[in-house]
Amino acid sequence: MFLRRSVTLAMSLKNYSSEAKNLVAVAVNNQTGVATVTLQRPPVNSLNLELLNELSSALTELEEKKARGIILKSSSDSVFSAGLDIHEFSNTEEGRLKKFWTALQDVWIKLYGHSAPTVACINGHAPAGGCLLALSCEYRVMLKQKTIGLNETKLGIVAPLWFIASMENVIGRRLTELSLTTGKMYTTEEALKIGLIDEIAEDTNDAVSKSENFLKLFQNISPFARSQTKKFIRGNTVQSLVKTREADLKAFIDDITSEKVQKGLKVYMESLKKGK
Ligand SMILES: CCCCC/C=C\C/C=C\C/C=C/C(=O)SCCNC(=O)CCNC(=O)[C@H](O)C(C)(C)COP(=O)(O)OP(=O)(O)OC[C@H]1O[C@@H](n2cnc3c(N)ncnc32)[C@H](O)[C@@H]1OP(=O)(O)O
Repeated sequence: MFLRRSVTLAMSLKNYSSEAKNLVAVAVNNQTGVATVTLQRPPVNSLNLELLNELSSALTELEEKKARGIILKSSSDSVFSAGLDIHEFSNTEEGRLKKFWTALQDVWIKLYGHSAPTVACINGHAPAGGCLLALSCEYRVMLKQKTIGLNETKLGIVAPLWFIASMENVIGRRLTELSLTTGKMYTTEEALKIGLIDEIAEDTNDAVSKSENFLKLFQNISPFARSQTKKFIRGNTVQSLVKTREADLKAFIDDITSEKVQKGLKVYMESLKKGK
């Protein structure tokens, strides 16, 4: 039985970050074992090192505690996540850049390969890294009138192979190529048409309820059989990054610290501010 009452377990009270902030909240329903993981870094949930570290720790803990399902959502009804925090890119101090990219790799490996069934409750816009988080889940419910996509080329940057694989595994190679090369952001309605999302929701409550309904499909399925099947299907994709992490990190550092990319990012950030 899925009860609406959510019980906040000890782990949800934990402050995962070294900052005195909770950027990720975890609430586990003790009737169902389903965890709701809420990103809460206003205004746009951009993914900085601290948020990624918290998310990574939360995913590890939910793996260890054998969560029966994970719903990933935003605390805002406007933006699911604006993707990677562009300020992390302009801080070209190599130590932090390395930690930042390594934390992103960790989050993706843990989320993409999580034993629990995962749903992205996309209750807001989801560009770039926000779209990556959504694509890493097994099912996507999205609010109407929002946008989603891997728009990296619009910033003058190249989406890494594992970003591309995450999309390709959902919508296929042809559409992934078109989407990434043009940096296309899809509306919710367009995203449904191409299978980038699975369902449209009216509002966040509706999205959470649809996410819970998806997880109910697994009530009578053996968790072992389910997670092993997921592992067989996703294992190669995960392993392709696990085996190349160092090279991927080097490619990121080389690319992002290049003068050309830095200039482009500056222009992009200014255009975001002017867009107001
Ligand atoms: C060759 C080998 C390959 C090697 C690999 C190399 C490189 C790849 C590296 C990385 C891949 C990159 C992934 C990313 O995720 S990059 C981030 C891309 N994100 C975006 O483009 C989103 C930009 N934001 C928006 O479109 C909008 O903000 C929004 C999300 C639609 C929300 O709109 P809204 O109107 O609600 O808010 P504002 O636009 O007013 O924004 C409020 C506030 O937030 C700031 N902000 C927005 N997005 C970001 C961000 N991603 N990072 C940091 N800050 C962000 C915005 O500037 C405003 O700030 P202000 O101070 O003006 O209030």
